Amino acid sequence: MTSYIKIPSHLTPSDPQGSELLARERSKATFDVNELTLALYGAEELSRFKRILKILESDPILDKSNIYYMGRTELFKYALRKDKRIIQLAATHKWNVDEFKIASRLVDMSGPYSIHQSMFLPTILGQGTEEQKRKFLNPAIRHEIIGCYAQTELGHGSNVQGLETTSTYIPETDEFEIHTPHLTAAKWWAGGLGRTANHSVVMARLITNGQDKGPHPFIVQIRDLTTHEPLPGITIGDIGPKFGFNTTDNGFMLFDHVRIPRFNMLSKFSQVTKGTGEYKKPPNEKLSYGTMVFVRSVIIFNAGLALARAATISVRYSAVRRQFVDKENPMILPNGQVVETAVLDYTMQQYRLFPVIAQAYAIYFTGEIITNLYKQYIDQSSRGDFSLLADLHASTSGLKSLTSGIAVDSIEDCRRACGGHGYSNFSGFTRFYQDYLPNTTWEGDNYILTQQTARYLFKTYREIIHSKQQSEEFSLRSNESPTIFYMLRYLSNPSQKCTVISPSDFKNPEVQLAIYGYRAAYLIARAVDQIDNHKKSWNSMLVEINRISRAHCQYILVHNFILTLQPQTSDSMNEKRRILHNSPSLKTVLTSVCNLFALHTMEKNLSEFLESGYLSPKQSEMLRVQISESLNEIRPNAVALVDAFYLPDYLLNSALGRYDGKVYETMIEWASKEPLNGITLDINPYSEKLFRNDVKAKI
Ligand SMILES: CCCCCCCC/C=C\CCCCCCCCCCCCCCCC(=O)SCCNC(=O)CCNC(=O)[C@H](O)C(C)(C)COP(=O)(O)OP(=O)(O)OC[C@H]1O[C@@H](n2cnc3c(N)ncnc32)[C@H](O)[C@@H]1OP(=O)(O)O
Ligand SMILES: Cc1cc2nc3c(=O)[nH]c(=O)nc-3n(C[C@H](O)[C@H](O)[C@H](O)COP(=O)(O)OP(=O)(O)OC[C@H]3O[C@@H](n4cnc5c(N)ncnc54)[C@H](O)[C@@H]3O)c2cc1C
Repeated sequence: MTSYIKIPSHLTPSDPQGSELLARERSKATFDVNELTLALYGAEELSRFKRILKILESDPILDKSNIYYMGRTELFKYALRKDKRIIQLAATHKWNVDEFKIASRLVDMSGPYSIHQSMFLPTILGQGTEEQKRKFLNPAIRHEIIGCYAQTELGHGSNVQGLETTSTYIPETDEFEIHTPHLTAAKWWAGGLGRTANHSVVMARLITNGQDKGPHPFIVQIRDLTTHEPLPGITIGDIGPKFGFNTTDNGFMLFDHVRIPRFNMLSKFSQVTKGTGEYKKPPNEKLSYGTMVFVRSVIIFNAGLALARAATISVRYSAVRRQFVDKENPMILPNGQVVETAVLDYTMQQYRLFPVIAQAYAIYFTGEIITNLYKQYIDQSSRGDFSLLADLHASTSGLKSLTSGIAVDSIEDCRRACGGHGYSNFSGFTRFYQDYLPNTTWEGDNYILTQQTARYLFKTYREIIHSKQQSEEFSLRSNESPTIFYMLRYLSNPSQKCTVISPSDFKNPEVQLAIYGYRAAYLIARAVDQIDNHKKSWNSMLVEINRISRAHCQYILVHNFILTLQPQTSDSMNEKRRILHNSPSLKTVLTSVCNLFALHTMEKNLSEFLESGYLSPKQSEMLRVQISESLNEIRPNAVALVDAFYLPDYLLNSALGRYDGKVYETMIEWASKEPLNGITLDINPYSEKLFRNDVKAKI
């Protein structure tokens, strides 16, 4: 890349150098970083990751050094080029889907093919018949056709039942007619639709024999495969600039009585019979919403990685960045020189950043568990058993909402913790934050989704009460699902109290689970009473409902973290868990991280724990003492804990979060490449000219 300013090469940062500071941090770690990385990813995935990283890093088309200086059109072209390049590399190196996903994660830029890969393919895979997969899935996997997922409309997104686009069965020709009846029915937002896709999954109301059967998915070819022009009756465009995600062409689309063959209705679960138009119902009404459940599970996993990335940048930078001398505890170099204190040593900075490390680990472990649950559901549903769906939908809805909300807040907290440099694009936070932001809205707005979780919890609670009234069939059994277990424990004695008598009692996982479980059950019991006995409307309860979903999902995150650290029977333990359980030093450090997650989250929601009366004000004081203790425990391991995530510089693209700590050298080098530095301005206010000449001589 071109430099427009020559930086004197003899200047270096004042001592100690960033690399030295990070090396000192790394030497303080009480555990083996490589071992923790292996425990997170496993040897096989890690070696694939390294192999793919090497290929991407050395590929000139996937070079990221220019992207911070690009405008939207340039960025979009870059994104299209890199999307094509990944596909070419996948073919050359014979990557499978998992390897393709690793490459996409590392390149880290949504592009015109992103929704093709994340929603178009999974929808055909999940909802198409074998014949439909042969016709659409195979060419789509080869990227011979490019698809998008057009569900949301200008007037409706959250309320899927309220979609207006129609798909009417025409028995005479055995076709469906797709139509946009109003402006509000215009398809809006679909990623890849604006300029790229030639096919689309269109969610439209199925009308047959005059009856409206609600939204169903249809495959519609939308552009000519040769000219790339929209097909007759279809109007398409890009929806314009956005807060972020500008590397993807989100689009709008209008249909004017467009005909498609009956074959194009995705028919794995529900069908329309040729000629008679008879409708065959799916085994579960919500199977056509399946892609959303899948993507929500991916969003949960991705939230853990987003947090790991934010923590990596801010923790490494805080170890390099120094301000003031802490006179009571000065930083002294081996040569006796007193230097300014690394900002990571200020307790306020620790209180802001270490909980983010803890959130990253907590959500990573739950992400793995949810991914496995999703796989289990797919396995069972392929045999016609959909019994896991309700539970999976409830947990993915609430966890998607909670984890993406945590991630968005914490990315911004980490950015601010980097002070002024956090505001520069070179921090690696700006595009990262902007592109992450829609995770709180897409795939279900985070507030709306919590209603799905709370409704499921109310149902479960009512079932328990009902069964308890019928018989004593439900007794407190530790092998119950965690949800039923905490509800039963609460019901066994609703006026129980927390047993903590000293700060360190808060480190007991049983105590933590009892506190979280009581708070969730108390809120559920109170809301069910309000709805059932005091006839409170659903709308009047929405704030409480949101609280309940959050309380339940926080319980699940804490429960899963504790479970991950508990010894399991060796045959059920996979390779990654075995590494963890065979290493006392890993268990010790992750136990501190788990405690911090549980206790810091408790403190942030303290009013709910106090109002139930389970926790006393005195105990809440002890909680704060213990949090401070946990921060101290984590301090020597902070850098090592983020290093263990193994997020390479190629991914971070951050001057502040570099592995080698060369923050200042990189900041000035990247600034020298700002194209604004290369134009010669005419600053005479009376001159008509803006620029003297185009570009200064290149250095
Ligand atoms: C070899 C190389 C080749 C390589 C090829 C490539 C390989 C691929 C590579 C990678 C692929 C993988 C990549 C990973 C992907 C990364 C993902 C991250 C990026 C994602 C980008 C996403 C972009 C965004 C896209 C979108 O936003 S699409 C639009 C999404 N829209 C929504 O989410 C709408 C939200 N609204 C709703 O879901 C619903 O309307 C509602 C709010 C749930 C309410 O629904 P409704 O009114 O219908 O129902 P209710 O009356 O509330 O409930 C009735 C009962 O139904 C139950 N219910 C509801 N929903 C569901 C559901 N989804 N599932 C199951 N059950 C459901 C509900 O619980 C009620 O039950 P009941 O028992 O109480 O009656
Ligand atoms: C970058 C981006 C990419 C997208 N990509 C796609 C795509 O590829 N395909 C696609 O189909 N869609 C896509 N979407 C659309 C996305 O899925 C929707 O925007 C999302 O589901 C939210 O729906 P909405 O916009 O209708 O919000 P609204 O429902 O209108 O929400 C507005 C406000 O009203 C509140 N609200 C609404 N209903 C209720 C209620 N019942 N109770 C309480 N509060 C309520 C919400 O909480 C929110 O605060 C994308 C969106 C974005 C931002």
